[in-house]
Amino acid sequence: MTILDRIIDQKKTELPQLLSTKPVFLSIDKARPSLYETLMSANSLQVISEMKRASPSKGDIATEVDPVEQALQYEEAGAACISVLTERAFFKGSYGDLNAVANAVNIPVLCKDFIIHEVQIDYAKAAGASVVLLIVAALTDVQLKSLHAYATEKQLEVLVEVHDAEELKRALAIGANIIGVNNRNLKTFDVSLSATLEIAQLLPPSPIAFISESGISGPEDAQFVANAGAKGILVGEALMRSGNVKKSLKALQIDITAKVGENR
Ligand SMILES: O=P(O)(O)OC[C@@H](O)[C@@H](O)c1c[nH]c2ccccc12
Repeated sequence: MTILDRIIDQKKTELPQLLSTKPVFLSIDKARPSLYETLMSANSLQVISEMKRASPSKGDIATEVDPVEQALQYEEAGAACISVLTERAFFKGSYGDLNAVANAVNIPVLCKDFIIHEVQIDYAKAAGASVVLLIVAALTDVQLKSLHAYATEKQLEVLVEVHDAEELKRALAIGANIIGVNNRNLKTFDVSLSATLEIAQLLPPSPIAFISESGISGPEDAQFVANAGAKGILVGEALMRSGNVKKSLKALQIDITAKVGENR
């Protein structure tokens, strides 16, 4: 059994609880910019910075961090979006973290979880998210299509995550417009930025906002994926562990004007 299978099994055990209670959050209604538009019009590599307390591959990263303080630093440094882990059992996240961050910032907020059911999208939206993640490796084609349609109908943007060529095909088949390649294989935990290179070469010449996720430890890695054609990066651990969050984040916002116009 892979770690992804274990996480999905855990999720299934949590669904009855979500289905039996209505999401109640105090959410400030905000018109946030579109993540897609931000990515497509950017002259610098856009950073989606993550609030990540722990992970199954790294254990505890920063369990005691105040999510609002962290998020405000991200926003001040010019992050394009804030990703908030809401998965509890393996990542120590919560919808409470998401809700607090969403109320504190005005930029797009991504609910980072393993979504397998519509009710999770309802919770993400109620807590204030403007973007949800759908992981191709965790879903059947039927699930992927219906969850994508459901989120879109709820006015949420969708980041569709792939890891290889086969998953990319499935993401393209449902018309995903924001595609992220996870450099970490969720079945083995192996991390390699070459996953970004591989997927970048297979992208069709349509206007897809392409981002590179995981294992980006600093400006050199950012430059590498920008050269491959990424418009944005999703960074967690490196920013959570940084002693100077703003400086670390700004160092990742490298110029990509040479790539603008190449349409990816
Ligand atoms: O901490 P990192 O290596 O910078 O990774 C961030 C983010 O990409 C990672 O947390 C992630 C990418 N896809 C996911 C899916 C579920 C949970 C977590 C993730």
